[in-house]
Amino acid sequence: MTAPGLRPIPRKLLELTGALRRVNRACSTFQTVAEVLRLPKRQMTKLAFPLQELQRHLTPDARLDLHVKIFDPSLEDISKAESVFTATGRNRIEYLSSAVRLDHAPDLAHPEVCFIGRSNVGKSSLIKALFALAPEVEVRVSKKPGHTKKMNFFKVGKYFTLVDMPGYGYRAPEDFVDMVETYLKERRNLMRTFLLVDSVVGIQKTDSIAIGMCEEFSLPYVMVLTKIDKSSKGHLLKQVLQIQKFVDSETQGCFPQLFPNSKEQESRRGDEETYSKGTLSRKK
Ligand SMILES: Nc1nc2c(ncn2[C@@H]2O[C@H](COP(=O)(O)OP(=O)(O)OP(=O)(O)O)[C@@H](O)[C@H]2O)c(=O)[nH]1
Ligand SMILES: [Mg+2]
Repeated sequence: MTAPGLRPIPRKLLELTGALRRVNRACSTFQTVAEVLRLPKRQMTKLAFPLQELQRHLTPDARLDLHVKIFDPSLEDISKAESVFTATGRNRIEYLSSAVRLDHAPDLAHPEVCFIGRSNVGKSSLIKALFALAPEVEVRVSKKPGHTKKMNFFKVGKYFTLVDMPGYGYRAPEDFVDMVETYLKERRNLMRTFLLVDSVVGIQKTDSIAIGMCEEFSLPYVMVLTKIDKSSKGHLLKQVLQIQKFVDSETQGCFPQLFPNSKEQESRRGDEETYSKGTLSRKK
């Protein structure tokens, strides 16, 4: 596989990074692509392509057996994606509304994407990171599981709507099933579901129920591995292989590539979190 850091950086990209540098990020601690590109190559690769480092630990045979597909966007693609999430006068990124029932959800023609996962897995944190260049948008995160109680809708320019969901499992809202299962089953403009799995504990029973739901409703979905800063390399590798194997053999609608994610580079401080065995109840 080509090491992305070795590719010459196209002129357009350099112009874009110059423009990005001027973006006002007063409230943000996140790094822009422009800043990441200025880092030493090894650090840059680690941040932009976190699984690439792990790939070296896979023997060629194991790679063939498990069909491990590393997510490997070009730097130009990453920059384009960043511009989608950069708020400007022409690209408005804003909170729209919250709903506890599907019939209270905004009636929009735009394609929609939603983020689901166990309570505390890092859904709101990931969305907050995506909106780092839209400082007007407030996304609330908390170390207490069950913080997000409603479906929160955000407009991302003219492109799509993004929905932050309450978590399933421990301290899930009482009306979770009516709210989220109905949404997943009936939301017509739902184009992609991002299912977040905690890299520390891997796929749990409640995740399996959610995966079953995505399969049953024939949703195209993507698995995101969160909190990778909290796992050792060895542990992360084990989780990646296990999940990749599961996706290959047990799922139809899941995209083959796994998206590793960490909300922060500086976090090694390790929030005190407990992982619950709460179950996701399902409507019969
Ligand atoms: N170390 C680390 N902590 C994270 C990461 N992502 C989220 N967290 C922490 O995990 C906790 C829960 O994060 P949230 O984003 O609120 O989780 P959620 O999935 O939205 O939770 P609910 O709204 O309760 O369903 C917070 O303390 C975050 O700071 C990560 O990548 N690394
Ligand atoms: Mg949340």
